[in-house]
Amino acid sequence: MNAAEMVPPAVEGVVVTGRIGPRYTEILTADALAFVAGLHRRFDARRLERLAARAARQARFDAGERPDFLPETAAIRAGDWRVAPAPADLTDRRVEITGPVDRKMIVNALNSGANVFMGDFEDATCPTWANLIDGQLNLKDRWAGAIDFVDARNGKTYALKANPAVLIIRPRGWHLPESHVTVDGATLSGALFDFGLYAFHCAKAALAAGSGPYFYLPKMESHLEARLWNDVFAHAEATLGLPAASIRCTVLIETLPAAFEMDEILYELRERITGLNCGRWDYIFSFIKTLRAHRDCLLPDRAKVVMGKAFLGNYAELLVRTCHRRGAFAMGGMAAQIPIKNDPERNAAALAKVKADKEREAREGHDGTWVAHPDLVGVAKAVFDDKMPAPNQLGFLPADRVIGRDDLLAIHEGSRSEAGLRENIRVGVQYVEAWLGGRGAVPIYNLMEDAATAEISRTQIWQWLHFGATLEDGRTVDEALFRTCLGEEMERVRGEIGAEAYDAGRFPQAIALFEQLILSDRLEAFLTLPAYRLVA
Ligand SMILES: CC(=O)SCCNC(=O)CCNC(=O)[C@H](O)C(C)(C)COP(=O)(O)OP(=O)(O)OC[C@H]1O[C@@H](n2cnc3c(N)ncnc32)[C@H](O)[C@@H]1OP(=O)(O)O
Ligand SMILES: O=CC(=O)O
Ligand SMILES: [Mg+2]
Repeated sequence: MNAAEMVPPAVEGVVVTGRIGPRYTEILTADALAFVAGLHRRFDARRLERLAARAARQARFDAGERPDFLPETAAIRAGDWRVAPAPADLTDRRVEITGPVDRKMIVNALNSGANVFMGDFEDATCPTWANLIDGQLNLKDRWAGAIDFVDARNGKTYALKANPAVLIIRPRGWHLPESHVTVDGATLSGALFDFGLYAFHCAKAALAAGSGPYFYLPKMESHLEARLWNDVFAHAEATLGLPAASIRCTVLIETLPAAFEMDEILYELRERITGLNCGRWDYIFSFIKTLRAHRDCLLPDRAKVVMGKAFLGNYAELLVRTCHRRGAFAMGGMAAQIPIKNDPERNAAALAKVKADKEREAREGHDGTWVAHPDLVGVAKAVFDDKMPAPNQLGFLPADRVIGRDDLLAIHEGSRSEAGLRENIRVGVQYVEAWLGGRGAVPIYNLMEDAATAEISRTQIWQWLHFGATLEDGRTVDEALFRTCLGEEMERVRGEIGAEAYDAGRFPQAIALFEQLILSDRLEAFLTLPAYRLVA
């Protein structure tokens, strides 16, 4: 790389502070930065307004109010309208694999036999500058037909096969900043950065290849946030010279407030949306967070908060009915189990759990599902092939049971155990440690852990401690118990992963952050916000 290539181009008002690595200026071109700056200038004030609205609504929940359907949008819920039909390559989405946007993952996922690959800048990615820009380069290379490579570490060749999975990109949520770029002195939004660069570099190539610029939209809390995305998409289409409504999206319903606005979210995005997805892990996290001031909403052990029951079962049923009534896909979510190497018996048990989860989803009327690993594609596909002979089950409407506010707030039954507390500590700290090291998706105790699952561990301990929850052995969760367990569990982790790996990691920093998040009087909105300050 020559000296000129090490410097991002000058664009008025734009300052890039991230290190410029090899090929980064292929992504950070003057025109791309100007486009992203234009998104910021036009939309960032509205984004900040929406974040302030989240905080204001949360203050009302903290004062005792409970989430409910909005009276002012009753006509939209009652009205007779449908979303635009899905593009041809998204009419059969029975298996979607997800994963971070590193080069190997992308090739493996596109070749996995899944219908769709969701390339993730969100839950599965720690947004270090290098992860983001390398990810954008990999995606650009995918559409340029230049993603094949040889892994220098082991000489293994990675090459895209025929009929790869359809690519959908998940940008970060509205709340995360991109601290390496400022526009007119203000920090850029992570969502606009991820979306803007992918749309700028890849939208036309994706359309030319017979697909399109497709997005999964995470962590929204209201239909007004969906309206903002819709306006961003319309502006991007006009500015980049794309056909109107050629940007298509799927929205994750993974916050409790959004579950009360599913119709409204579909309506706001009706020209572009193809479906909603049950993002179960963030949904559990959001349930705890939204109802953090409500003592009667204490949850049992994380392992007992399962799909098909209580608030999770009711929300999935409402999502299927809402989607199918509007001609939108109702996508299932991710089972946490991943293949277990070198232990056929435990591996078979893990795969059986994934299969049971997919059977439940197919039975409930979902049009497809998510898997975390290529070896799970066949498991999920076999279930949906068996139970869903047509490309989707848009024609299926669940029994006409009214699902009201109390159903969406129904608490899972079960006890709270010290083992559950200790497991949350071990998983939470190990995840934060991995994240600080730049990894957003990690296998921990043979389960897939990412930002959403780790948030459950974090907020659950905070909730139990905050309310002085009683464990099944009669003990109360308090600071002393938490500290004792934290110390002992970190010793256990040290033993499990070995002193050398432990000492080479960032455990002191991870423990300090985790402890601070748990012991804080105020529940931090996202653990990735303070954690980002440690990696940025
Ligand atoms: C709550 C939510 O938001 S869910 C969505 C976000 N989360 C995710 O996307 C998690 C996706 N899954 C993963 O990242 C990974 O499967 C992990 C981290 C859980 C486990 O990864 P690993 O430890 O590397 O798994 P493992 O060693 O079994 O991998 C075997 C091979 O499969 C590949 N692989 C594993 N998962 C994936 C994936 N999701 N996509 C593509 N390839 C994958 C590995 O790269 C490896 O390839 P190789 O043989 O060419 O070296
Ligand atoms: O993004 C998915 C989730 O479950 O969270
Ligand atoms: Mg999520």
